[in-house]
Amino acid sequence: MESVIIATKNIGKAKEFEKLFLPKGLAVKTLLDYPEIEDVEETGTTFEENAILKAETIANNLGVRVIADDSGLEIDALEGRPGVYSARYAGSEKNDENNIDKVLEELQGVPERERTARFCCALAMAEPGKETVTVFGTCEGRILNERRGSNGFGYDPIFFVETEGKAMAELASDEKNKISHRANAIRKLDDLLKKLEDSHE
Ligand SMILES: O=c1[nH]c(=O)c2ncn([C@@H]3O[C@H](COP(=O)(O)OP(=O)(O)OP(=O)(O)O)[C@@H](O)[C@H]3O)c2[nH]1
Ligand SMILES: [Mg+2]
Repeated sequence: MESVIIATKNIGKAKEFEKLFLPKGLAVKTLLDYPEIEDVEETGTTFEENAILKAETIANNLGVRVIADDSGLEIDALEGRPGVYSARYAGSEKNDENNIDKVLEELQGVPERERTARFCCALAMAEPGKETVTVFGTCEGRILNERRGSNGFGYDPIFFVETEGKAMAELASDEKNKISHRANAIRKLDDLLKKLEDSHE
């Protein structure tokens, strides 16, 4: 099977990408398969900047085409935080449970209608000698008062998806993979690659 390299060390993302790319006949490799590769410092101020940084650094390092994902949670009542700092919101050790606790604490007393939020996902595809392409996907929801469900990763237990009537962590992986920010970004990447192919024909 043909394979694609995703420049991530996040096991939650890795599992989702595996399932999302399998129907396309693509096996997924991640940086978990290349433990010798060091973390890329995420110095960008936007999801796109960080996705490009990760994709280009790893593509140049490995000499092949690579896709990187920079994603996170934007909470309106917190002026968009945790945003690009989602993974390390409660500290550099990247602890999902502590990150959730910090968000719940900051939102204490904020009424339901003001707890709107969205997951964002920027994907960058880079290949040495070629122009990098980026796409962006979102998923709208609101932040619950307490955790619900045990699927997914990150902030999924406190992210309520109105259209599904469930917390993201209550959705089965194939349900999340239909509506998530990551799924939406991949659909856009498919469309973009198709357009680029057509324009070269
Ligand atoms: O509940 C969630 N469901 C999701 O679907 C999701 N996608 C992203 N996130 C959060 O945003 C951070 C990404 O930060 P991030 O893009 O820098 O990734 P990361 O540092 O974890 O791994 P890497 O890909 O950089 O190696 C993650 O750690 C999570 O906290 C999510 N939370
Ligand atoms: Mg990261």
